[in-house]
Amino acid sequence: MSAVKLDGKATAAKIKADLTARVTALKERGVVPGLGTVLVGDDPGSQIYVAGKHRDCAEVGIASIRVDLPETATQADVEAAIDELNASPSCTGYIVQLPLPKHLDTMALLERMDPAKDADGLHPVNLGRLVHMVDAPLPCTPHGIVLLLQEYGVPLKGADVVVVGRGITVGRSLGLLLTRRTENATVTLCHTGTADLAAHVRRADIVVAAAGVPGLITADMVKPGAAVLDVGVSRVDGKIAGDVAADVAEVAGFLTPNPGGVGPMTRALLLSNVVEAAEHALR
Ligand SMILES: Nc1nc(=O)c2c([nH]1)NC[C@@H]1CN(c3ccc(C(=O)N[C@@H](CCC(=O)O)C(=O)O)cc3)C=[N+]21
Repeated sequence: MSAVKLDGKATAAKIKADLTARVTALKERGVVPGLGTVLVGDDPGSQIYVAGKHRDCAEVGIASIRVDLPETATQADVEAAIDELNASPSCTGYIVQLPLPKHLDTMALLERMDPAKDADGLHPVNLGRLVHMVDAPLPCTPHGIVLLLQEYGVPLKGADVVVVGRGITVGRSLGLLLTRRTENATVTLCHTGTADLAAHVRRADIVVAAAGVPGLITADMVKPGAAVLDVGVSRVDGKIAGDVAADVAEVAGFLTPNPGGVGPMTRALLLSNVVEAAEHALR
């Protein structure tokens, strides 16, 4: 058996087509959505992601503002960049590319952002709103994962979901999303302290691998027919190495390619947050 491909690239293209129409409608009302990015340092992976985000913006008609700072940037330098984007009328939403160099205080910088312009949904106020289940921009990767599963008719209600990895951008936030009444999944959040990872994964109807450990999830750990989503973006010899081993395709019922799965969905949902923030500002 071979798994059905959860085609993130194709699903993201549909989302972007819808966003293009909404951007046109906004422009007719005199609003041009604009995404800002703050990138500190020259990590090659981060450079690629940020460049991709600007390309996506151009594709759907969103203006973009790119702020690149050197690896040696001080806390005050990044604060100044954030203050400028907070004040800029042409920036309707922005992100601070993570991880930041170790000498910077990430939490203090995230807290300095205007929550209304937080396109990643990672500002503590917005994460707090997510915990409270009130309207907030949703973290892009978790939101993209939920939409991708819905697109392929993978049932969430009553499903046993195992999320591997407790990072704030993916694992921890995804657990919050999937346990909302509207999704109603049962979530087990596994991490490096989990005693028997294989035993948990084996019971799962849906497995989300977001640990950043290449090949962590192997075929023998996956229940036949399960949906498996690979969030891993490690690089080995310059090539993307996901968290899911290749042989999982033989047992899974649904599987994201990587690249072409979760990555393009993350980018599409970032654009969606920018458009939504611009629409919100009009109301
Ligand atoms: N504040 C912040 N927000 C983020 O959303 C964020 C971040 N920091 N730091 C890094 C991670 C990683 N990330 C990816 C986004 C798209 C692809 C993506 O589209 N990848 C392509 C392949 C691109 C390639 O070849 O490298 C794909 O999967 O098809 C991958 C990874 C967002 N992140």
